[in-house]
Amino acid sequence: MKKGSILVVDDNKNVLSALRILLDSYFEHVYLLSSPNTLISTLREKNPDIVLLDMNYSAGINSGNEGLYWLSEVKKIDAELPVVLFTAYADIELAVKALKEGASDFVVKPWDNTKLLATLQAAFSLRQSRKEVKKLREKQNVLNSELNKEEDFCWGESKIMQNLLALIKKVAKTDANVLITGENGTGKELIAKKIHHLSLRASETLVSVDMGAVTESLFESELFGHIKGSFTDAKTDRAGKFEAADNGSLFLDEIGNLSYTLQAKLLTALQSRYIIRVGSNTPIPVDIRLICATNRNLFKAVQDGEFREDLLYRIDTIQIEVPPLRERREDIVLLANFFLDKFTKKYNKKELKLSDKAISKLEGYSWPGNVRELQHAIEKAVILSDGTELQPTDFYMRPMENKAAVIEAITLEEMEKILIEKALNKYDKNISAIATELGITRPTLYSKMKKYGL
Ligand SMILES: Nc1ncnc2c1ncn2[C@@H]1O[C@H](COP(=O)(O)OP(=O)(O)OP(=O)(O)O)[C@@H](O)[C@H]1O
Repeated sequence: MKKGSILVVDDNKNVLSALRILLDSYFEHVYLLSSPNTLISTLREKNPDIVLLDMNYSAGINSGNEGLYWLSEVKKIDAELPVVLFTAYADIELAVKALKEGASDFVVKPWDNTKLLATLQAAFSLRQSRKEVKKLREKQNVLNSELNKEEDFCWGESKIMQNLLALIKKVAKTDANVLITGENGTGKELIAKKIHHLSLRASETLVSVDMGAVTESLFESELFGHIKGSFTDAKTDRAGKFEAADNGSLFLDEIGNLSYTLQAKLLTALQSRYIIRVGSNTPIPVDIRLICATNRNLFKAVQDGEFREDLLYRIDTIQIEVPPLRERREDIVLLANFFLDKFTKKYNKKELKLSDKAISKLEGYSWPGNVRELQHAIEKAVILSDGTELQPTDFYMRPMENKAAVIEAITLEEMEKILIEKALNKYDKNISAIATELGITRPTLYSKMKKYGL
């Protein structure tokens, strides 16, 4: 089947006629020029896949310089267009020079048809691959910008979050491995994205892997890839997450859930900075910035013999501890309004606001599920509300059976504040009754009320 188009430039009419006969059977379009003067305009007009360019035009000048000049002009228009040079005065030096300047190959006159065709076919394949690579690169850029889009993010104004932001800005620009720790739902994954976004790798991909979801048997294939036929389901060659993240960042979420055996395999790849696909023995170098997250205390896991110390030291060059929501109460209203804005838009209830009492309820709760729980609470309230103001009753907090979890999650001071608040409501601010109920003196109660701003 005839495929592609070729532009031949040669000042010898007999050469052009012979090539027309030969090439017509192989190429869909064959364009002939007897002088390079209209080469550039023809390129723009016909957009051929290959150029076969004679090196000598002016009678008596056989230095090949004209060919080199026109080669450079073609490259200015399209650096990826394969140019095969054609000369009757071949010498190795000129061939090397032309190749160095971007020619894809060199054919000597008088030519051998089979060899010429093979050279042109190879140049055409090169053109196809370059087009494919260009298309894939463009596609990847679009996908990267989609993937790397800064998520809806509300950073928070609390001092603790502002300090964290300052730390992240500093760390992001380096290639240091980062370990993000914190309870479930505190925003660890969003922070990993933020680090990538602020890093020098921002235009490349951030590849995320949930280590808790990767099974033992598929670990290597998922992370390091495989080659066709290496196991029953390996129908094609496939790159793993490490390769996909090459030049970008790799985010390993829930790293604390990785089994001891797999930790060793991960460590080997991180230390050697190359991976080997399953079924292959060729090492492939990878350049990744590693970001890990966990809600486990990995130092304790090391003590308990559940996590490798050497892996921990490799992944936690910088540790970022994301505080639970109850330790940044100033951010609760900010986040609540941020989610309210998001969900009222989504569910087309733009008039809906938070009542003062609802705000107090949100602020008073300890949010064991952190920002995720707050987000869900607001979404649910927005969906179910029929009014224009969200009331405390629109928020369903975790029931009492979760009290243990809540209590475990709050500090002694917070617990004390909650107990005093409860007693204040119960005894309608009767200080003596409250002091008796709490088993403390009135002056102590006063000083604590002052401390907690009650
Ligand atoms: N600062 C924030 N601004 C906006 N949304 C947030 C913020 N923090 C967390 N969220 C939202 O809360 C949810 C949980 O966040 P994320 O998945 O980043 O937390 P995580 O700490 O990685 O949780 P887990 O440990 O359970 O995987 C997500 O839907 C996220 O969009």
